[in-house]
Amino acid sequence: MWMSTLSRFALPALRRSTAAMACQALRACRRPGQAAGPLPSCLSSVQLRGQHTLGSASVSLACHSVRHVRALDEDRLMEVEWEDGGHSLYPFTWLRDNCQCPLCTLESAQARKLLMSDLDIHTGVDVVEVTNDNKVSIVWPDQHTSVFDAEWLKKRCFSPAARQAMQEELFLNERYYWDSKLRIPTADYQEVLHDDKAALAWLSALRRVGIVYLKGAPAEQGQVARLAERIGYLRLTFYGHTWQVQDKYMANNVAYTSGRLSLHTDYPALHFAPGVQFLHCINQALEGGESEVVDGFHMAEQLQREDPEAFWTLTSLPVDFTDTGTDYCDFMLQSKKCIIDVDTEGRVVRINYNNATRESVLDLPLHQVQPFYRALKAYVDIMNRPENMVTYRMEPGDIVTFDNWRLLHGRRSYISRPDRLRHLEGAYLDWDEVMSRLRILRNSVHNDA
Ligand SMILES: C[N+](C)(C)CCCC(=O)O
Ligand SMILES: O=C(O)CCC(=O)C(=O)O
Ligand SMILES: [Fe+2]
Ligand SMILES: [Zn+2]
Repeated sequence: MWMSTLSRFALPALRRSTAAMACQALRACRRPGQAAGPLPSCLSSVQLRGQHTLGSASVSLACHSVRHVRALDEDRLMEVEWEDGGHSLYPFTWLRDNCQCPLCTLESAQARKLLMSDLDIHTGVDVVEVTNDNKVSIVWPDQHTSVFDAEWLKKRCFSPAARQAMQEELFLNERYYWDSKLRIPTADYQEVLHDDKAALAWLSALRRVGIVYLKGAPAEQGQVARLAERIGYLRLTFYGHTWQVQDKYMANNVAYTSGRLSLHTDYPALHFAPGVQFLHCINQALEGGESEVVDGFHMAEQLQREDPEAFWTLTSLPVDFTDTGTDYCDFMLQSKKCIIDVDTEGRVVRINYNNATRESVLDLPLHQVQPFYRALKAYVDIMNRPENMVTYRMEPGDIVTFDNWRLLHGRRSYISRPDRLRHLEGAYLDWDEVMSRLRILRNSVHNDA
């Protein structure tokens, strides 16, 4: 059995929601000086692997009251002492920049009105104090006054732990790395469409695991578009708003044949490749057509461990990709990217690899050509190990949703018969839109709870 319910992977979101609920309850009934209780042990962190692991730092049950504030004029910092004994430091410049008053902030847009040209980055303060309703008030030298909410300040504390917790809350970068033992998280298509909790569990698992299977869609076109509407809007490309994966005459892409597709990410020929992909099975072949997936981030981690030189090569040598043809309209794409993209801290953030669209123009000095092939082969060999790959067979009504920046996917060849046409409908989305819906669902589901 290769499927699994979503709940296993939704734990951290659950933990966060419980913390939010507990905080609300505390706010309602807590008397000054009363401490917040510990996290229930049943909500302890699930085992996660990978470099983005942050443990449970993002959750704190305490509601934060200010005990004392003072200005450290020498360092131009405001120090907040919290009721629980902790301390936070805030630069004067940052506080002035983020004044929440209606002169400095357009409340209806929650956007800054204050202009950079009007910000004195060397400002001092006249008075800092705690107000009766537990806010922090600052009077600036020009007598402008800013009032900051305690909870708002606490979330924006500059300590490494608080910053990390805030970044995790905003971007959910904690990943669960997997291999062939993965049971793909699975949800019901109709539930995801109609129930916010189910949609939240779907998108949380999509972010964390990189792949979620949906079952129970009608076996007719239009479902990936409906699913995209659940989030926001889909990503138009040269292959159309949605696209039909079928064995086509004079195919403009290798995907549109009955041949084998080796493990790839879609569309490296675009400099900004689609972040998320949906594939809906409308008709499956009688024979063949099975799907294969691997966790590209996990594979990159293995490559880095086993063959650091190959990892270095794939993260530093840009490769050309190309795609030419006609579909939605005529196109002639060229791109350059590293097969493995890392961020400034060296963490793997994107895989760009489709062997079909890798350019024959190889813009490398002669002496780097063979090392490049050796490195690529090493990465592909790791991906193709049976212990790393998950294989499944889509049936009509199944939709697979996956992280196209992280997973590599492939398809076994199939027997094409005119009376039994294999047909998948696909669509792309971008992570910004998916993350936007995920944050909104998290807020609404947790506020209802
Ligand atoms: C499936 N299709 C044709 C939209 C894209 C295939 C991926 C690629 O060419 O990189
Ligand atoms: O046919 C399949 O199962 C997958 C197709 C695919 O990977 C693609 O269209 O890019
Ligand atoms: Fe693909
Ligand atoms: Zn102001």
